[in-house]
Amino acid sequence: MSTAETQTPAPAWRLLLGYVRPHRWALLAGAVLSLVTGATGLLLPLVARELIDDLAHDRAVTGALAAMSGLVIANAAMGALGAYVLQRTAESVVLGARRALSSYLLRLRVRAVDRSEPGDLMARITSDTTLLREVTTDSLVGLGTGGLTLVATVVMMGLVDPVLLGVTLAVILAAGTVLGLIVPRINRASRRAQDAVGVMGAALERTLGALRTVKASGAEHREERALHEAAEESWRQSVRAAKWSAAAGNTAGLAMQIAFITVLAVGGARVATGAVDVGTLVAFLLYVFYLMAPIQQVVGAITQYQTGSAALARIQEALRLPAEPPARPAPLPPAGAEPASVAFRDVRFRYADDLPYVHHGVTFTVPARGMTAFVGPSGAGKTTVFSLIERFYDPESGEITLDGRGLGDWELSRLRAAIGYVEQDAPVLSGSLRDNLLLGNPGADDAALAHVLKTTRLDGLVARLPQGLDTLVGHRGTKLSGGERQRVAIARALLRRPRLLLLDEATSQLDAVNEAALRDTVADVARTTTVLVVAHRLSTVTMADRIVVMDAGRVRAVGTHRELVAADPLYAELAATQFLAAAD
Ligand SMILES: Nc1ncnc2c1ncn2[C@@H]1O[C@H](COP(=O)(O)OP(=O)(O)OP(=O)(O)O)[C@@H](O)[C@H]1O
Repeated sequence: MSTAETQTPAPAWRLLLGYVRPHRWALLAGAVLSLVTGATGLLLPLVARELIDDLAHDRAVTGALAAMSGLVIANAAMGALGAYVLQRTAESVVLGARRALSSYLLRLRVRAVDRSEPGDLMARITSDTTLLREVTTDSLVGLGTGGLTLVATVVMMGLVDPVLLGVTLAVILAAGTVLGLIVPRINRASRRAQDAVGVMGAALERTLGALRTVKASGAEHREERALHEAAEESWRQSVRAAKWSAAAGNTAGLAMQIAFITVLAVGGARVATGAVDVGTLVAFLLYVFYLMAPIQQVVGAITQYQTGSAALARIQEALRLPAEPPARPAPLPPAGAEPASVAFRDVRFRYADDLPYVHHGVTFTVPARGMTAFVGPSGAGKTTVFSLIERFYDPESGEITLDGRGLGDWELSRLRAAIGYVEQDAPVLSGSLRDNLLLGNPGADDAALAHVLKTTRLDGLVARLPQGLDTLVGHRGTKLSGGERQRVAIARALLRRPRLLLLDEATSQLDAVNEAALRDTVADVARTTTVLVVAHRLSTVTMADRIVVMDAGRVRAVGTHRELVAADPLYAELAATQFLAAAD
């Protein structure tokens, strides 16, 4: 994924506003509460002036004291409520972003996932979205309330003494210039820190995804180094961002102290000349003191936004990856639905513009019903045929039809609802055996489940397991054997009552009994469904109704086993040397 140095802040803002819009009223309520809290605070200096005045003129101070106490209590109560409402809203913004992003990532085109690191995409959902919390409260609200309080305080200061206000503003302006130099550095460092978190996610995913291989290869130290390097890079960049944020915060703090001292000096002189009285100077100094909070808030908002916009840019990058259109899940075919026919016409395809063609004009026709085996040397493009039928990818030219209709004319979810797909490595997801079987058809009834378990010979396994179908299979089904995983994957596909079954046969051997059973099952299914098999076993090809021989991205022959052994030298060689024949 490209780095986002090219991102401009404006669209990041727009994205943030999109997430914030549904919560605008809550956010406004929180902001108003914060503002009122600030406003009650602003009244305090005036009451203080009254108090000093009352004391100076020997008047009773109970009224002023009561007013002060009331203001302080109201201030604290509203402050707490405002903080709660804002935090809650910020969490809702994070929730909205996580929902939107996770829905989007599930719709990503396979092509986009091929080019991304899943661990990095995960970091965008988990880590980057978290940063939106601070952006919402500290940046959006901070800028709004801090800015308004700042303006209100400045107005009050102007009313109290315009000359001292001029002095204060000059100091603030100088500090603002310095801040302008610091802020972009925070953004750059934050972006790199978040990227490093993404790199770490990717490295973790890679290592944990193949932990057995890593251990068996004695590669723990090398993997550890990669993880540590990513963690350290994130640390380095976060520390750099922290350094610049601290510098920004301290610049603002320093400016306020300079303003305080300058106002004290100029104000003292003005008191000495009689231009203002002591009460006015005290009130003004209190306002300078009060100015500190909104200024810190505004500076905090700006620096925080730098981190947030780096995260937003990363979220935005993920949202720009090509995705499939949103679609409602389509109903599965009814029981007894007609099997589907499939045809490829002169299909040319490559996985990316900079990669060689995998299909150089593939043409074949598969009628409805029956079993068609695809055979050919490794890398011939057999599995790619299945990926194209599932529309994981679209061909560059040529046409693929299902039931005579171009795949592009099918609603994607309807197309996939018609197909059962068993991948070669038969993925099993963590969860229970039942979850795995029902993944493609959660509504399947117990009778259908029992039937499929029997035909895939999983019933014996289920009976042996202490918790039966509710046994947890472990991450990626590690608690199952390779053969069991294959049978689970086939059972899962069959439960969908597919009109077209795509079976990418595993290259590993099943034991003879299970292989014979599966062969019978597939033969049985092929009587009512169209079955396409990427075949690696002699037993599969000999029972196929037709065999499509592929070589280097082209179909070189079509026929039955008997015909092809006689007519096609490549097939004859494959049959003699490559097919797994032990169980035949
Ligand atoms: N996602 C992908 N991105 C880029 N190239 C790919 C991708 N998947 C497959 N390829 C390439 O496409 C070519 C055909 O792959 P395919 O999986 O269709 O072959 P196959 O005939 O099924 O091989 P095998 O019998 O070994 O499974 C291979 O050269 C492979 O490297």
